[in-house]
Amino acid sequence: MSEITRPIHVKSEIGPLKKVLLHRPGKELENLVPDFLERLLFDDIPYLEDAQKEHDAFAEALRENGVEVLYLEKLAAEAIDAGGVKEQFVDEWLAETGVQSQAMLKALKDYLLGMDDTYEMVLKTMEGFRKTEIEVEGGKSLSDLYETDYPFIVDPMPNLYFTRDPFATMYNGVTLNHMMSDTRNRETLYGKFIFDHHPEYGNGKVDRFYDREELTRIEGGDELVLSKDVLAVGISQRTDARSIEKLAGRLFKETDFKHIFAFLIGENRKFMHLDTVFTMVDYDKFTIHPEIEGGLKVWDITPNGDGSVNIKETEDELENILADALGQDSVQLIRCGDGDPVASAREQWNDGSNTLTIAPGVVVVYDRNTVTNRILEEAGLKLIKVRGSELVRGRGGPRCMSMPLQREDI
Ligand SMILES: NC(=O)NCCC[C@H](N)C(=O)O
Repeated sequence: MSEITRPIHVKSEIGPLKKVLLHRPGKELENLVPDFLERLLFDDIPYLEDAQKEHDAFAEALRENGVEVLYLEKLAAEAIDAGGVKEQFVDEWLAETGVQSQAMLKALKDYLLGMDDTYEMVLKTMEGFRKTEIEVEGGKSLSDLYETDYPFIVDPMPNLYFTRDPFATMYNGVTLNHMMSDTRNRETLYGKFIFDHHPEYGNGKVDRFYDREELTRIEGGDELVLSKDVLAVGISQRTDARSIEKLAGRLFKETDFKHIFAFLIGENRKFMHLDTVFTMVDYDKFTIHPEIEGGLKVWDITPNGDGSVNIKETEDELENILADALGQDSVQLIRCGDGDPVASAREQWNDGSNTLTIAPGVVVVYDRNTVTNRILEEAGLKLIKVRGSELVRGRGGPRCMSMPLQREDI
């Protein structure tokens, strides 16, 4: 087994997970209000105290299974301090808030730079600012004057606990993503500062295959490292086919990937990312939501050797495509909800197909998806069941809530 020598080392979806990045849900969840849930990509309002308990239990389950857990908010603060870039961070964060009034921008800047503890300052940038928190003479912009019901000066970032999406790890690097929505695009600033300035993860120690400045969108929930040879990427509500083509060219130059499969899953909130309908749980086993199977198109992108890529639509059954690409005799697709239309729709909505594999055949799932969990166990998988009653209200499961930093090779 090769030794892990780089801060990011991810060559599969299932290799024993050594280190993972989470974000503990914070006060940003207390800034969700019913009238603006859609803008912030939520369907309901979680109870923060219980969401934190559930999240702590998720982190503890990972630790009990030998995984080192790091937190995004802590790495971001460490990076800002190590780089001596607090003011730069605040300026860049302000530039993406949408605030127009110079007086308000100054008040926000003074407020944040007045916080001595960088970690607390980072948490505050995640939480957002209510209109009741800061009032300044001449601080209203045109939008404040007509959007009088809008309660925030700066929106919260409630989706941060889905660390899977703003960047994605593969080989010894990351794609620092350009997200579909304004609300989630702001999250990628933390990754930028970590990968620019953190003593362990910054200053060129981590390869960069995609950048937040790119003009086409891609999100980590669509990026699945099926093996050291094969990456799967969803063409989805969140990821544009053009991003996959750009990424493919770079990855073929800088890594040993041999195939990039582009899965067309369509633009639909309930199937927002490939990992909400398809995850890998063992060398030869996958979860899948049956609703995407009919008419699923998959393109196989391969390197040409001269820097260009070949793109070919696959014609075989998904099982055969995956078995061939992964060097398996066959693979098993385990259907969310056991294929029952009611159970599969309900359990997919509650992230029954969104599993986090921490070793081949060892999988973290939400306890609530009882039908899917039963068939996963019948297929011989060992399940680590965590509670997700509050966490699921943001529409994400164990894979969405985790970003692997290091996995052992398999
Ligand atoms: N990979 C994932 O599917 N992540 C879940 C993201 C949920 C979040 N509310 C969103 O809509 O982006």
